[in-house]
Amino acid sequence: MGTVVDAPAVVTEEVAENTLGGKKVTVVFVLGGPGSGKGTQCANIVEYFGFTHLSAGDLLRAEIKSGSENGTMIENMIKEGKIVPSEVTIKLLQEAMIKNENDKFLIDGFPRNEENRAAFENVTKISPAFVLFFDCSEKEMERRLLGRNQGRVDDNIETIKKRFKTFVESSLPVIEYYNSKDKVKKIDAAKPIPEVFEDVKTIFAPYAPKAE
Ligand SMILES: Nc1ncnc2c1ncn2[C@@H]1O[C@H](COP(=O)(O)OP(=O)(O)OP(=O)(O)O)[C@@H](O)[C@H]1O
Ligand SMILES: Nc1ccn([C@@H]2O[C@H](COP(=O)(O)O)[C@@H](O)[C@H]2O)c(=O)n1
Ligand SMILES: [Mg+2]
Repeated sequence: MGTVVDAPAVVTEEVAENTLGGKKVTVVFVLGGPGSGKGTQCANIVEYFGFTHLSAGDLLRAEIKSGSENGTMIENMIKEGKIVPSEVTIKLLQEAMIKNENDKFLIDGFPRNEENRAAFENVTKISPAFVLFFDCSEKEMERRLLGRNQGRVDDNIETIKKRFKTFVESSLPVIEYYNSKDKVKKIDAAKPIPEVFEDVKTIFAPYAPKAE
């Protein structure tokens, strides 16, 4: 298993400003149950607000495809709806952020559990500007996942049930943690896609690109 990329040396003031490799960055965590619409809305936020979208799940799937030494382990965890050890996922996220010139990142599907949350904070010293939480019923999320048709190994009813259990047991407590810090912005994700994006737009208005 690889090691997490060394975080750049930082001083206290820089930590407060969320720096990464000398660059000041804004990070928004995008959380919600499987199929709540995180990826769909992130694509809209990228287009309208100029963020870079980093999906932890997509990075893990790319790692499998790359033939990495961790590939088999990651694939097994995804098929079982389990959460991959933080060091693997954080290394992928950190590398992606460092090599990208943007300074505004949507981190989708991370942190997925308390270990993810604490390890990211410890390694990167970055705290999110806020957490966007897509709230949706399991019935609706199951309907969407079974209709997604993207060939994902985890979009079958057996794995979907396991992913829901992991979400309730491991991911909801992370959302509660950030809620206790007043960092959660909750969206009703059961509405149609354009209506959800209207609510998202209101939240991201302060991040709109400045007119030249
Ligand atoms: N508001 C919505 N109403 C109806 N269908 C939606 C809505 N948002 C997304 N979908 C559809 O639901 C499916 C899942 O959406 P998406 O991939 O964005 O979810 P996700 O939260 O990223 O899921 P996962 O955690 O599994 O990656 C897609 O087929 C998408 O087109
Ligand atoms: N922080 C994370 C994020 C994802 N995973 C694994 O990937 C699966 C798919 O994630 P999506 O966000 O694309 O739905 C997820 O069920 C986990 O198995 C992870 O381990 N850690
Ligand atoms: Mg997704």
